[in-house]
Amino acid sequence: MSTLSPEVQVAIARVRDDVAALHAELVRYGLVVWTGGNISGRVPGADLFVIKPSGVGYHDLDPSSLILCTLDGDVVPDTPGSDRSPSSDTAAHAYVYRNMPEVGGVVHTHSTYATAWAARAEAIPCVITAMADEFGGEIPVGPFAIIGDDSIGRGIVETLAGHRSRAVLMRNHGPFTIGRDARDAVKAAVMLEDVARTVHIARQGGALVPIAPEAIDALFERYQNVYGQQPAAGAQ
Ligand SMILES: O=C(CO)[C@@H](O)[C@H](O)COP(=O)(O)O
Repeated sequence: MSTLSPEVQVAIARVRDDVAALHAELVRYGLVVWTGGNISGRVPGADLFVIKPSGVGYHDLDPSSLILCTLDGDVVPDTPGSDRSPSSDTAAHAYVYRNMPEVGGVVHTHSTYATAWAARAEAIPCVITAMADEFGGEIPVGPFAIIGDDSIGRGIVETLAGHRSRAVLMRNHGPFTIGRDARDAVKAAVMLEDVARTVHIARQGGALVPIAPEAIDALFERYQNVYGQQPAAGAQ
């Protein structure tokens, strides 16, 4: 740890704080039960990321209990939390970071409605403007993969690389989301569960009405580049 520059050590501390606080958001939005699910955040300027320890209750997580890992998924020894095993999805998160350099955060949950679509291996069709805004189209399904090696990570990357969606429904397992940072990935997980529930309920009432592709493009462009408080021109 002492070999890391002061700048990287500051960055690590900031990611630890963010990722610890964001785990509470998964509980707040009802996306996880018991110790299911996990969040990681890439450390800017270093080949490192921070992830949840495996099987630890959300109320027992704090910045120092998270685990610092290399992009190979190896725990950095003699760092806070390194006495515990990292999340069982560490290999998947690491694979995403190695193969999608633009990704700064990864989230996994078993949120109910999104996982139900994953159990049917059915993509969520883009039939509400909230999906067009947030995901730019349908939510795709990724392959069935057993936890423990690069299989899940490879399935996430093969499905999402070049895709506008920041969410993938891993078949028979549940959702993984990505983002420019951990908070963006958590937002994708929250919005995914919301649209998964809405579209599920809508389909129970009758046939779904798709949105025209050109309308999806326009909605996605607006939401990503106009909606909310955009940075002032020239701001960093
Ligand atoms: O999906 C699974 C197990 O099937 C895991 O992702 C658990 O949901 C969380 O595992 P840890 O992060 O606590 O190891």
